[in-house]
Amino acid sequence: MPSMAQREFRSSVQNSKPNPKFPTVSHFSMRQKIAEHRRSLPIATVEKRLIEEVRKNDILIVVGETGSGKTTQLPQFLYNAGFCREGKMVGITQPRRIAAVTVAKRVAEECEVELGQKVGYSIRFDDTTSNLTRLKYMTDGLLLREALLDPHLSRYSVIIVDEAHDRSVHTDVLLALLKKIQRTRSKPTGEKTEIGNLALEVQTNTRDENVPQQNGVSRGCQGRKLSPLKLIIMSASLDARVFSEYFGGAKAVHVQGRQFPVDILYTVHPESDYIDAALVTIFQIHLEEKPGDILVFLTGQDEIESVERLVQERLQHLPEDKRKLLPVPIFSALPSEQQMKAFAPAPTGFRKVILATNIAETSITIPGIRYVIDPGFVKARSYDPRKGMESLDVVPASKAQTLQRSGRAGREVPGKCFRLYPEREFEKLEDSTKPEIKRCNLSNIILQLKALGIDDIVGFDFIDRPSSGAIVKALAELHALGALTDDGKLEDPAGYQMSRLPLEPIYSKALILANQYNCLEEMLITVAVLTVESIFYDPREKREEARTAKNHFASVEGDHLTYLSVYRESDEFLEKKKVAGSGNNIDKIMKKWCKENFVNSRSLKHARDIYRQIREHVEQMGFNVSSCGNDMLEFRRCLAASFFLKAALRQLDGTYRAMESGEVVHIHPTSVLFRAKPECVIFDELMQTSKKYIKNLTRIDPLWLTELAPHHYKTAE
Ligand SMILES: Nc1ncnc2c1ncn2[C@@H]1O[C@H](COP(=O)(O)OP(=O)(O)OP(=O)(O)O)[C@@H](O)[C@H]1O
Repeated sequence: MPSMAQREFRSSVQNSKPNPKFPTVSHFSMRQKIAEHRRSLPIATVEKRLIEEVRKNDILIVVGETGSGKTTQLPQFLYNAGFCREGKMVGITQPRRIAAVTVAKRVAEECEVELGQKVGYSIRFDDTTSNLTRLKYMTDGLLLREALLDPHLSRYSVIIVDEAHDRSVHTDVLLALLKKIQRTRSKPTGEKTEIGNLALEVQTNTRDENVPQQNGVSRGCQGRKLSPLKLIIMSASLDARVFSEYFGGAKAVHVQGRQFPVDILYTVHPESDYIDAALVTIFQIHLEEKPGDILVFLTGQDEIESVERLVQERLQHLPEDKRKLLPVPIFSALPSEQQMKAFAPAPTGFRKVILATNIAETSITIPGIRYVIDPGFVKARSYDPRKGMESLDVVPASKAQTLQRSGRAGREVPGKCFRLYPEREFEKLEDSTKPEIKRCNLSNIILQLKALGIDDIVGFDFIDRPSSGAIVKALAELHALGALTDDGKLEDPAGYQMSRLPLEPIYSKALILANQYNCLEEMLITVAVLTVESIFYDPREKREEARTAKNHFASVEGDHLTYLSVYRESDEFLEKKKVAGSGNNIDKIMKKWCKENFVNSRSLKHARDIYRQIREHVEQMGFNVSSCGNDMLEFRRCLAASFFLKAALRQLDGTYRAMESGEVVHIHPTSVLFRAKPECVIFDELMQTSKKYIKNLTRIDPLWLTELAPHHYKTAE
């Protein structure tokens, strides 16, 4: 069996003391069990004090150890203290969808209510809240969208921004917006106030229960009394000082302690191959440690899928009775119901090994996890606005991230975290992750700020200001896409429509144009496939077979049309099977079809999900989903009209020049146009890996650019 040498680990000091009060509860009823559990959480001892602090301070920063009970308990304390009277809500934001969903489920269980009653969640394309909901868990991006419809977030009495240390771009923008809203809501009534350029009058009328609702959100707040808004910023590993300063010296409180200890172990020597080290550690735990599931942090889908295969392979080398180890992947490109499999108990006698990206890093509790394996890496996005180029690099995780990771253990029983590097390396890690706002394309977020009425983006009170280069680039892009007027205001109607669609502006633009070109059906499929990770499955050991299978779908016009034919063929196949009465077995049959055709079944399933969801959105906007049939010329012209900012021309030496940035780029080997090398293409992605690559291409006629985007490509006089 390859590379199964044992790793030598060294334990660091235990990072906290066990809580001896936690009783053995097997004989208790579920209800008593939960009540007892809640009482045993460290935060339970400071409930009164926390509520007093919230009453005294409009902004409170709460720092507490992972597992101390912040996310699940504080909202319940606030409810019990009367913060949800008169129909008000406590909103809790999370940077990740999965946390919003699973924590809401848990809190509903603790409150003994059905999800969607007192406790609910709302995430993009999935809203379980109702008029009864008082504790609402949601993503930070969703609350930003809610502010478009209700600029004062008037239904909330308290908003808790959880996991603020994560510094997602949405968290940062939300904090700035909440600061502004809070100021507005604390003004004396009757005074004219402004959020961005949306002037609103604060009135003294009593709450109007009949305010029209849209997607469960009240529209505007005229005619309603505005009560002050309380803000709570929360995290385990937050740099409280930064947030306190940003909020003018806001008070910070610390919640001490956690329920169970987590023993941190480091390797004695550095590892040259962290994947191999992770595999060895998985088997070391499986064969030597007490029962309990394992959570491994990897950097992306490819890595997860290859470890999944390697675990399966290596299991075959073990005696029959030692093979009860079940790998379960979890990453953001998985459809939600597949992500939820990680939370289901392992079959009897089996040990689960969850292979996760950093989506499992914060906030969540995965029942059964006793061991965490942390190789110490993460895939981080960076963006060069000058070149319009993104790169995804595997970099060391920050200390804050590694603390979060180890905090996924020790939540139900004492745990162990195996860090796959020596302790001295930990000291060298950055304290926290660089805020995403400083390393991403800002066009989406700026479009949203504009839609919120905030026109002065440069003067906006960001906690960490993005570079002016990145702001200028995003404004120029939005202007070129027709979302902004010459003086930087939201264009009517394109800008408003684009801000309503939960997609990157360029995809929204493509859907709006496709509506005019009568190829909305084709564009919906294309955008859905572009949104997921690669639709093709390309295992290293079967490269030739995979290539032959791909050729079957390949279009000489490029990747977008190739994706269309994969999607459509799979659809036809599905329909045929349904007609033939294979309804119950459909998942299995589809998986087989995908395997034979080297299509990634997970990605395809996810694309279908996204297709359905975006289709609902465009239909709500009044678009008619029509198809251009076989007229692929019209579809390609529509692609050119939408992606004109991402066009590249072939040069004499066979390389390409990206027309917007002037960068020399190469067609990615996974593109169906890799060998054909057409004269001119539009692309979806410009990525720096070993070279500067363009991915997802369609062949276009260069003359279309001046014809279809004359404002951008002026013809020489
Ligand atoms: N879905 C769940 N199933 C079982 N136990 C859970 C679940 N969610 C939470 N718990 C229990 O409640 C405890 C507190 O969880 P909570 O998420 O409130 O902590 P936290 O302080 O917010 O942690 P973090 O900083 O990691 O988000 C967990 O340690 C665990 O024991």
